Amino acid sequence: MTSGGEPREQPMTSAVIGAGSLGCLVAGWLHEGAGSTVLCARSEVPEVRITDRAGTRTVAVPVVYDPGEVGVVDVVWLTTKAYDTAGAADWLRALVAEETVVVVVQNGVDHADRLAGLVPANQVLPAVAYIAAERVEPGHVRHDAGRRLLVPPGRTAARAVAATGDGRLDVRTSEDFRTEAWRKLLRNAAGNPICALTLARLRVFADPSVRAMARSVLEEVVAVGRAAGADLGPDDVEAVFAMFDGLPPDTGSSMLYDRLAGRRLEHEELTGVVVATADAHGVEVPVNRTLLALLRGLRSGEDSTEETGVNRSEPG
Ligand SMILES: NC(=O)C1=CN([C@@H]2O[C@H](COP(=O)(O)OP(=O)(O)OC[C@H]3O[C@@H](n4cnc5c(N)ncnc54)[C@H](OP(=O)(O)O)[C@@H]3O)[C@@H](O)[C@H]2O)C=CC1
Ligand SMILES: CC(C)(CO)C(=O)C(=O)O
Repeated sequence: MTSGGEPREQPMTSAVIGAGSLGCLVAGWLHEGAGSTVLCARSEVPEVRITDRAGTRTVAVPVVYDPGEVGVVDVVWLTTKAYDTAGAADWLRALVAEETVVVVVQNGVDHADRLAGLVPANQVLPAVAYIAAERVEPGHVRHDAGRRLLVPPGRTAARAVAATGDGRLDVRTSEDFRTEAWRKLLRNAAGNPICALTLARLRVFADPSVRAMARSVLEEVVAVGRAAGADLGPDDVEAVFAMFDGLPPDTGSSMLYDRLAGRRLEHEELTGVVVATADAHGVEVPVNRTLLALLRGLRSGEDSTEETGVNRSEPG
């Protein structure tokens, strides 16, 4: 392996941890655009398939299941849910050496904290994803929109960009990553809980009463983000609605997909962080607090399977 910026004969190598919605897509794009990519999975993936506007294609990216099967790579792309970060420790031990960059492709604002104790801080590159994708069966993802990851600038970012090859995974830098992370959290604070609780796709935001409630959610998050140092304002609220209105109407949210599949929800890392940050700064967030309570209640609900046909989430 060579360090960033040096001429090298070998292409850069990547490993993607997590064969879910984003993981299959990112691994597929890296394999197609750069080669030298492996997908690290914990559940069986018969093959990686991507459906987009052009149709469905199979991508022959190698899939591995055992950290003992992999060696050190140049760039790791961590695409587990935020709450599964620690569970990826064995993969990280096998894949990461001194020069490896770990790109944390997860929602939320505390990416670096999640990797504390697992990877040296100077090798962690937080990323917010402007990508919408849904796993429709194991290894098979539907790509609805977006290709962009935003990361803070620096040497680790340069290595991540270099590893994308032809750039079909579009990694760009932002000088104000704190603001970018909160800007993305703004979308998630509305899109994820409201879709998960209503079992509806993003088109639910066309309903005037839902939209009015979402506006309150967003205005609260703007106030919290500003208290936490993010440069957010009223335009950011309008930008969220513009984004939701512009996505294909069948697009959902990752939390909706988790509820539909009976998986644990990521609300503590999203709405939970909004409420905790609000409390730390003395900002009132009654609507976000209500959504958080409902999401917590959902996970302990006994009747959801019978009443909605949706599996119960895991306990814990
Ligand atoms: N989906 C989307 O459109 C977007 C998602 N995001 C964010 O990106 C992150 C990933 O989301 P998404 O791709 O939707 O999540 P998924 O649940 O679809 O995928 C997560 C994957 O991680 C795997 N995983 C968990 N632990 C391990 C482990 N120890 N070893 C190997 N694999 C593991 C899971 O395995 P298993 O298959 O066994 O469950 C699953 O395949 C989240 O933070 C989400 O909020 C951000 C923007 C958009
Ligand atoms: C913005 C949104 C809701 C789009 O898919 C997302 O980031 C997610 O699904 O987690």
